[in-house]
Amino acid sequence: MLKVQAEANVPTEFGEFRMIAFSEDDNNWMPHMALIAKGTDFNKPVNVRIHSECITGEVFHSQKCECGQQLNSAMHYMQENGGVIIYLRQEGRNIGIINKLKAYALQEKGLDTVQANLKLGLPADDRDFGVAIEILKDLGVKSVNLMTNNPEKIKIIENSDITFNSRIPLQIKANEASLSYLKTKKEFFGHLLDDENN
Ligand SMILES: Nc1nc2c(ncn2[C@@H]2O[C@H](COP(=O)(O)OP(=O)(O)OP(=O)(O)O)[C@@H](O)[C@H]2O)c(=O)[nH]1
Ligand SMILES: [Zn+2]
Repeated sequence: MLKVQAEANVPTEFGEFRMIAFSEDDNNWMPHMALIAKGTDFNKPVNVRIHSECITGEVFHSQKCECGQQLNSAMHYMQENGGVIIYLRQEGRNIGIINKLKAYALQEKGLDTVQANLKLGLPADDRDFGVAIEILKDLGVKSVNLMTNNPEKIKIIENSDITFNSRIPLQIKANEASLSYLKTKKEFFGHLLDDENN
């Protein structure tokens, strides 16, 4: 069972967040994180972003995906409007950074993001969003405005005892390097993305 291992207020360039580390034991170097914007009202539907780790996009500013810009937008939005970011340690849709780089190498040879995972004998998406539900419940979130384009995440909330109140779109304009990745997200995973941006 996930437990709060530690928490503290951290000022960021977007504003202050209460950062909470969740893991089963205190010996975990990569706990899931919850970031709560100051002043968030838990008695109303809470703005929530469930975000999966992407070291290439968030730390190294890769242009192959829009994860870094999505995280920045989410942090900005939560500071403006109140809300919570659940940061899940599910790098590469949970295949890990080594496999993700292997998948990128296959993408250099022309495979798309899904084909590359399958060629490596891995699922297209190996994430389990159950941990996010566990964390939201632990925080006392009863109803959410979910910031996502991924219909799978909406289903996970609808199938839990947390109320899905509304969706907040989080679309980042495509660039040359991210175009095919966004196309696959729309066509294979059914992401709710507008045409003019990809
Ligand atoms: N396996 C693999 N994972 C990738 C690739 N590109 C990005 N990722 C990972 O995809 C995860 C983000 O998932 P996305 O499918 O982009 O978006 P999402 O979280 O499902 O949906 P949104 O809520 O709309 O952002 C991160 O963990 C990234 O590391 C890739 O080419 N292959
Ligand atoms: Zn990414």
